[in-house]
Amino acid sequence: MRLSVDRLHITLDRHAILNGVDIKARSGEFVGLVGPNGSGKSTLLRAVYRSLRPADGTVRVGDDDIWELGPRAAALRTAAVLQDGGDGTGGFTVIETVSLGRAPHHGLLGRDGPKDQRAVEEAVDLCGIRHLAHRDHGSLSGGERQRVLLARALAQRPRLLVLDELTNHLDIRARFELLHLIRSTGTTTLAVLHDLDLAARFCDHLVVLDRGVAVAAGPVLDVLTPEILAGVFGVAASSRRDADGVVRLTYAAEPLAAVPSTVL
Ligand SMILES: Nc1ncnc2c1ncn2[C@@H]1O[C@H](COP(=O)(O)OP(=O)(O)OP(=O)(O)O)[C@@H](O)[C@H]1O
Repeated sequence: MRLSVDRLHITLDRHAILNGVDIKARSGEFVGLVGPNGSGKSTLLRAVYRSLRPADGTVRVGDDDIWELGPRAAALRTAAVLQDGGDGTGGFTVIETVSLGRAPHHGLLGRDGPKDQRAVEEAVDLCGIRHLAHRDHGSLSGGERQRVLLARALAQRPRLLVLDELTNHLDIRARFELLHLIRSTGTTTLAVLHDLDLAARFCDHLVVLDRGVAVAAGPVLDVLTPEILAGVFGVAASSRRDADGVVRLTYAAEPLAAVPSTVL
């Protein structure tokens, strides 16, 4: 289902954090949100998964403005996997944690039916965590926990998946596996990724955020230009599409002495 973020403004403690950001994702697209530390990526995601109400602007999933929906109706549309998974699922087994993804479908006091169990089992297998099913979620490694939280999000069967640095704790093979897996589900995805090589490899489109403003958006090669890489990220670098179809970046040995402010 398509995502449309329009003219999003967010103010925290009287500081403008986002200044009129637009993001579009067509149904099934994987859009990467990139930008330096503190540029507003996580704040933007919070508005999208209905955790932080924007001062102005709209977030639509399909035709629905998610800030006009109740929390449960919004959770039927959008699932989020957040940085470091610090969300208090210690004390639950892995299978119980994944089952929490079904809560929006039947309310917290409802019982899982066959459809819920099927969704949970499928997500467990898809994410390769069957062998962990009866472990305490809190006892898992960082990478294992991320897999479980992704399984919980997929069990939710969302129309939009929001990922905040999902790949933080993952080894290189697991990064590739999970990003391939997410793409294979065909779910519209908005993902914050710090690793520009991964972003270039897996995303249909990128949005570059710099100091709360979307300074570039579009296909990967149009966005990861030497000017943007220098002006926003402070590195001398270039990108190209290789014969195998993968976009790769090449960086100079040293970062630039100062980040030029030519982009804004
Ligand atoms: N409650 C708050 N009051 C004031 N400023 C805040 C508050 N919460 C966050 N900020 C600031 O908002 C800015 C954007 O933060 P955000 O976490 O969205 O950035 P980010 O792009 O996700 O960064 P990172 O890549 O480091 O995770 C930062 O400068 C942060 O310090």
